[in-house]
Amino acid sequence: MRVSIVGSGYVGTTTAACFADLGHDIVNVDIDQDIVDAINAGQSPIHEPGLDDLLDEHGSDALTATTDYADVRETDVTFLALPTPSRDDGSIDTSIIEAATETLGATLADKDDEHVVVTKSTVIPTTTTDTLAPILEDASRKTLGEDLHVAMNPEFLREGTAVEDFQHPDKLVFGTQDDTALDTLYDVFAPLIEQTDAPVVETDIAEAEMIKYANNAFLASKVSLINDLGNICKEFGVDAYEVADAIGLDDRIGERFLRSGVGWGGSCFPKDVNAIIAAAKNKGYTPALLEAAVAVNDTQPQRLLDLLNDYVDVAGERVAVLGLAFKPGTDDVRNSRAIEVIEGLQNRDATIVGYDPVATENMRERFPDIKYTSSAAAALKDAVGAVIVTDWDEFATLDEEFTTMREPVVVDGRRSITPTPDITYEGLTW
Ligand SMILES: NC(=O)c1ccc[n+]([C@@H]2O[C@H](COP(=O)([O-])OP(=O)(O)OC[C@H]3O[C@@H](n4cnc5c(N)ncnc54)[C@H](O)[C@@H]3O)[C@@H](O)[C@H]2O)c1
Ligand SMILES: O=c1ccn([C@@H]2O[C@H](COP(=O)(O)OP(=O)(O)O[C@H]3O[C@H](CO)[C@@H](O)[C@H](O)[C@H]3O)[C@@H](O)[C@H]2O)c(=O)[nH]1
Repeated sequence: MRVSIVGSGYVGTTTAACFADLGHDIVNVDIDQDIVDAINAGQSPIHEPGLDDLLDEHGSDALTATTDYADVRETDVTFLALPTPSRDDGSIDTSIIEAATETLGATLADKDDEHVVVTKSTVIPTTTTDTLAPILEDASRKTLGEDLHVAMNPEFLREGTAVEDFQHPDKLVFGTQDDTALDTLYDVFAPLIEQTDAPVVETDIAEAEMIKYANNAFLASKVSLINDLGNICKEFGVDAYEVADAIGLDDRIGERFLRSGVGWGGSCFPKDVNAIIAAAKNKGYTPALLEAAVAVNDTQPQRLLDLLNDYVDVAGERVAVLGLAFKPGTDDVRNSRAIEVIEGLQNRDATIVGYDPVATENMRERFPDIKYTSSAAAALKDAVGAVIVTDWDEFATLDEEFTTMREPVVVDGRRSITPTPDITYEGLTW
């Protein structure tokens, strides 16, 4: 099929490369010329395992990128993979997706055939039908349900494992309001459904939009619950990881997303939990449990720094921050817990030395004035304390490096390292 994807960030590029790999002809539209050039050169604009190989194979062949929306007219269906960021009050800002939708609609005005537009961005229930569809109808001068069709297909990929998640989905959700859109989604995903037997959830558009928020709100709350319990464990000298391993054996709980520590970050959980809270409040309902999940998450970085403070006064002293990305496997620092940790250390006048295998340049944009090193060993040397914020595998192999610290105090926010007798070690929840 001929498929276009508007927006070529984490979701758009991964989806484009994976669709091309399924045998479709893909046009990726983005306003950023550097991203477009990278894709056409067969290179990934983001750090995402497996994506370079797919782009190397399909870039500028089955997959082309462009800044020109006109190429969309040559395709049958367009997926919108545009940002839906938070406003200050937590609600989503739909201005970017609305503007792109208007440009798309105006472009489709010059297309004779019918067209299907699918929202892949995370949007509050009814956004597709009540906000985006009218914009498309006006700008394209097409008629919804006749020569214009809308759908919602939420994305569940995780950064760091995005390609793997796309290729082995737990489920596909098709939110539609007419058969043309539903049939089109089946046509696009047919090769994947055949390969994986992934269950397809057919539903209305608003349900599809809500499923995405419910999924993320549930997972974020699960992590906050294990963090809340983990904080209690710490008070009693109990190992929260042993407790989690045991409760995870109960099928009703499940073993995944029970890693307690410094909390959840990233471009999705914080944004989406706050957005659905704001949307619920706007309707007159206050979701107490979700508010508590955010509150617990907000306290974890502070608890990490308080533990460090129990051993060393960091004012004027060198402190190593190991891990800057919001999770391993990605260079994304959006809402990384490392941001709160660095700000907390700055408030305590520490001299901060950050290290991350791939996210340094992105964090340097946020904190240009702290020091960065090209290895964990270099960050640890002469430090009076170290905090572990991201669970990169390479931190598990650190050993002798800790002995080069001036005071070998290590506070682990991710259960990343095995303590040795040479260091003073504190786990956040164990
Ligand atoms: N990142 C994830 O892991 C993930 C997973 C599932 C869902 N989502 C959702 O998917 C959506 C996109 O997220 P993302 O992380 O890929 O965003 P992103 O910021 O990485 O990428 C968005 C892209 O859109 C481009 N863009 C902005 N305005 C444009 C316009 N008018 N026309 C064309 N391109 C334009 C930007 O240049 C950028 O490359 C969001 O709603 C997000 O919540 C993200
Ligand atoms: O047991 C756990 C699991 C995760 N995390 C943290 O939670 C955050 C999010 O992790 P993860 O969910 O693996 O990464 P994301 O890429 O943010 O993926 C989430 O957000 C995406 C965007 O909506 C969804 O598509 C995914 O399904 C959803 O898992 C990270 O800071 C993790 O360190 C924990 O602290 N403990």
